[in-house]
Amino acid sequence: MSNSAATRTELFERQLCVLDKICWTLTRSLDLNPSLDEVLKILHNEAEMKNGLIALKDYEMENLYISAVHSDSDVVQRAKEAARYQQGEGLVGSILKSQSSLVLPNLANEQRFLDRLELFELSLPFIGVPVKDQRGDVVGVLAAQPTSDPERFLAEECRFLNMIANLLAQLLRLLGEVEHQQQQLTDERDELRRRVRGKFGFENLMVGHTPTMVQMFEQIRRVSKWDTTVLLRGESGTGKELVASAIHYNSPRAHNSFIRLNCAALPENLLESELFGHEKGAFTGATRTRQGRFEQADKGTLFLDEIGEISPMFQAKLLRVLQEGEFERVGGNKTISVQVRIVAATNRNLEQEVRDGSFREDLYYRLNIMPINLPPLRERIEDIPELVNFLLTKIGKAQGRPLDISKNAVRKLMTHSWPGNVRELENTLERASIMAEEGVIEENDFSFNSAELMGGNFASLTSQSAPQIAPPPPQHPPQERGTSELSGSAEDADMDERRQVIAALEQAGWVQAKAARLLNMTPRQIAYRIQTMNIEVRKL
Ligand SMILES: Nc1ncnc2c1ncn2[C@@H]1O[C@H](COP(=O)(O)OP(=O)(O)OP(=O)(O)O)[C@@H](O)[C@H]1O
Repeated sequence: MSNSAATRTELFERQLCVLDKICWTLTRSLDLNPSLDEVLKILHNEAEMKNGLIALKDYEMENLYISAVHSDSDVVQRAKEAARYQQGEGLVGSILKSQSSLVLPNLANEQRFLDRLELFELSLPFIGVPVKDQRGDVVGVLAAQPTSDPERFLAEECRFLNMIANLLAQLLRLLGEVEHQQQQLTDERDELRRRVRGKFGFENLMVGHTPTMVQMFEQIRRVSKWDTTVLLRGESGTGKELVASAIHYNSPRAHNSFIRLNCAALPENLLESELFGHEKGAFTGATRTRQGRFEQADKGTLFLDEIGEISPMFQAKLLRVLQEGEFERVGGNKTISVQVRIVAATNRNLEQEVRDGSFREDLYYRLNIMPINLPPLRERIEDIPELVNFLLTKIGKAQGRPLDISKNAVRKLMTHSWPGNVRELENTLERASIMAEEGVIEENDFSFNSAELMGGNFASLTSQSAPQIAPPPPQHPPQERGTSELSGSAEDADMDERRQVIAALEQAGWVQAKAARLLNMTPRQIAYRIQTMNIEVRKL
């Protein structure tokens, strides 16, 4: 470099090239950290700017954290993780405070220099510039040490770093906008989902136009808005779980969890750890701490199905959570607080159970704040055609083909008494659709269980077979084959009974206690039959 003018021109040329390269780098990617690393690397390799540093503002903490440094030293990389600069602290903090550039010919006598990063060299000049947003607020600091013929062109180098700082500010603004737009899109999506659920939720989920159903939909709509405890009452398969989910997804809690638990499906000790969770080592097999359903449902909705099945001791535990919103995990002593909306369901006559003393009165009042009755299907036979269409579309979707049904077939369905309600209708249609190879269900495609045809009452089965221990099958005289097919042998009767037990289990979702009730049996009786009839229990 022969004279200062030529050198200045050379410097500007080099700076232009570097700016071009940095522009290209910053427009290529919206990935912040690699882009910042790349900028410092270009400064080091092509602009003779050593020991580059970029600090960005932490809006929560109101200070600066180091986002990128260019150094081969491990010490610097480690220190970078921890280093933060408050306003006025060190050189970087001073730039944040003064909101202006800082140019120091050397660092040796600089009082503000803390050397916390062990990055900067005392013998070199230091240039630090603020990165400002469109309002002029400092959102970061860019600093580096020029190495070539430094003293002469510090002002030019500072102006150059300011240009780069402006490019960084552009990148940060763009990233902020992208993030903001993404957040807006997510909010809009959630809001649309809420509105769609609110407006079309029931129509998409449930059908029914009889006055009782219309009234029930109105109740759901109104109760959804509040945190009130709801008690759903209705026979098995009437849609209690569906209503519970409709309440949740139409409520302000819709974006939080909807958790369900069938209280009849578990023995008491498991029920307790399932609901309240347990600490590691609370019992054999508790190899790790586990959250219970109450914790999972925090700020959401907990659907307690078959609430009438819980023992008086467990009723007391549940009452405490419902009253105080607090509980302890099994094996733990830390009190956990939750905000859970409860929707409970039962098909029992809870009033009678309160009178009998098997259900706590105080718990009954806690649960029965807003009762909703789900009518059995036999009381709204007019809904069957609409339900059939709805359910066939659902089944057809699962089978990947369109399904249809003849008018006579629908008429036949309307003459049935549906003890298992909509679930039984759904199962019947699913079975029939398999028989209907062409996809059009005819009346002969239905196979009702014999118990259902006997007036739709499983209890009629048990009037012959209620004893605690099943009697040996009646001894029939040997029969001609043709006659036995017509009148039914002992074996046929056994098969019938087996089918009825399986059908009841199926309708009860394989919850034995529930199936026992459908059959008017005790849980012991059904357990005995399952065992002697070799019924493979499919699921809980
Ligand atoms: N009104 C309805 N419209 C459409 N489908 C329905 C309706 N009611 C119930 N269903 C369907 O019937 C089946 C049984 O419903 P659900 O499981 O909600 O009944 P439930 O009363 O909770 O039964 P349980 O007491 O045995 O647990 C589900 O597949 C559900 O989608």
